[in-house]
Amino acid sequence: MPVEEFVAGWISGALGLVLGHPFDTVKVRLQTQSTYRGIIDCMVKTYRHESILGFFKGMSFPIASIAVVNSVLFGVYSNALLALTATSHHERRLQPPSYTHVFIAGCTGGFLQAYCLAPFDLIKVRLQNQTEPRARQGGPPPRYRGPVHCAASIFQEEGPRGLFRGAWALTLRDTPTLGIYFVSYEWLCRQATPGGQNPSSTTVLVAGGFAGITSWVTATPLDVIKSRMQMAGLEQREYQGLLDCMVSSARQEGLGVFFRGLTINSARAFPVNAVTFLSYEYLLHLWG
Ligand SMILES: CN(C)C(=N)NCCC[C@H](N)C(=O)O
Repeated sequence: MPVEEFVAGWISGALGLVLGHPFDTVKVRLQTQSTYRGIIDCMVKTYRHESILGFFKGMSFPIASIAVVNSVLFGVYSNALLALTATSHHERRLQPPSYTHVFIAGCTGGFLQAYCLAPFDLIKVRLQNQTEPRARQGGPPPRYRGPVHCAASIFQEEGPRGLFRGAWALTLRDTPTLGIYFVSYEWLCRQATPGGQNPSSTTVLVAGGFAGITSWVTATPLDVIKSRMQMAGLEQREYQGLLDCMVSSARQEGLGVFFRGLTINSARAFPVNAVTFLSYEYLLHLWG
């Protein structure tokens, strides 16, 4: 099994993550808290209340963990394509796989990464939702002191299953949308590249950026539900399950609730995925 795709996926995921984390914090807060009037209001309040550090809450943990998840995604995707088409990453420019194969391999990668991602994403979302400034003296301490404390508290309070809160919504979010992600990337690269040649860096950047936007636009409704289920029982009510969360959110806040965070998700998706794909392709080319 070729392993370089896993390593390239890890490094490219880490680079994309640092770039996108401030956007991600604003998105998570908009989706789960109703105190903000919009993106700018959330950014201003976060900055005033918590300084620039507020935007980077919960980032150290994803660097080590979500980058590993990106490695699972790209590694499984590439190895699934190898199993389906018997072509390695380097052979795929001369013998391009069908879009059906790309979609199936993307869904397989998305499905497997969702289960690795679930506990890490839960901890990230819980930490991002803590609005207490770090250095405040005398105020109430935040519920979680850091990622390890957060994981340990969830484990103690809810058992191992608690760490998989929202995992079902995450799997439903990621399985089809990662198929869409890789199909969009491949399609855009092929449109802009003469047959048999490698796409230029500009093509990879633009195709990666748009693949990120397309997949996140389709992922946003389940992203909202996932974030709410991960926060349920803390600041908001418990839900009976995924369907209950969808129905009660729509009843209380209208259908627009499913598009909360769409603008910030798309603004974040372009640079993050442009950098992720560019570094991934570059590393595989370097090691090829
Ligand atoms: C729509 N979804 C779930 C995705 N496109 N996932 C792939 C993640 C890529 C990058 N780390 C990011 O966070 O955008």
